[in-house]
Amino acid sequence: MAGRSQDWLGKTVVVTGGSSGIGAQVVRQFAERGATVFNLDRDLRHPSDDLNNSGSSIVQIATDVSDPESVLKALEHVRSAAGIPDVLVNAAGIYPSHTLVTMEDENWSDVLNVNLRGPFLTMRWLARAVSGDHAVDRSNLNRRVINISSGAARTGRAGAGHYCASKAGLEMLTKVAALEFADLGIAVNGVAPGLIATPGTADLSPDFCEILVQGQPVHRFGESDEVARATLFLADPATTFITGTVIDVDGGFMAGRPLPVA
Ligand SMILES: NC(=O)c1ccc[n+]([C@@H]2O[C@H](COP(=O)([O-])OP(=O)(O)OC[C@H]3O[C@@H](n4cnc5c(N)ncnc54)[C@H](O)[C@@H]3O)[C@@H](O)[C@H]2O)c1
Repeated sequence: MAGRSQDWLGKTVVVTGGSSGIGAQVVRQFAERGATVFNLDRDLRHPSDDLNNSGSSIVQIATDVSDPESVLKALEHVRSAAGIPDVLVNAAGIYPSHTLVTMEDENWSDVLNVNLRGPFLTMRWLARAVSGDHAVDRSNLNRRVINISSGAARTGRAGAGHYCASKAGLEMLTKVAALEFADLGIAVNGVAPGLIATPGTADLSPDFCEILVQGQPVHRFGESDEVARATLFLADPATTFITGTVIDVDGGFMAGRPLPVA
């Protein structure tokens, strides 16, 4: 895109779930800034068909993040094509609406496998790759992992039980990984969106969405690019002392429920 800086030229970024919604915006924003971006998604719609930037490239790899073999194959492909990635963004996620009573065992497993096991598999691969490469500079937080969490990690009123549990687990995994990976020069942080307009939320019930929108100080849906901007902030080479934290991008939802005007 004209006018964008090419700060990410020569850098390699992996985004899971980059074909749609928030992940697609993350792909787009890195690509516009010159990065080589690998989209690991089980559905390979092109995230940025209209992106016409000669300095950037987007590579698509069909991947099921819940499948260890699929993740390993995709990330080894990335390594052989472009080296160990500088940035890993875990955006792939599913959020079916079951209650604890209606959900079946496989619903629970599906959500936990995609939303929690997926980030574990990609983060473990990255840490092992860096550990095994003695040429890698580990003196600073040169590499970044950003996990796309959700306000549902910290409140039960923003999603189904399996979804809330998966995102709570992801935020804890983010903290543990931050502790373990600091010596590898990898910062691990999260971004927790509120209600964002994406293809993924298009099917949510309008009543549920209305309750959420009215329950936040900024009474509107957020946009994917607003979440992507926070993600790029956490990936920015200038943020050299931030790890183990989660930024809420939610119009104030987690700040509390606004009181009705008297
Ligand atoms: N949209 C919101 O309101 C919202 C709010 C909070 C958190 N989030 C989180 O943001 C992330 C993106 O959500 P979105 O609304 O953009 O969703 P979306 O449905 O628009 O996009 C999700 C992408 O993940 C991919 N995906 C799903 N399962 C996969 C798998 N097993 N392997 C590989 N790819 C897979 C899908 O193909 C899709 O391209 C999710 O982790 C979601 O939990 C979204």
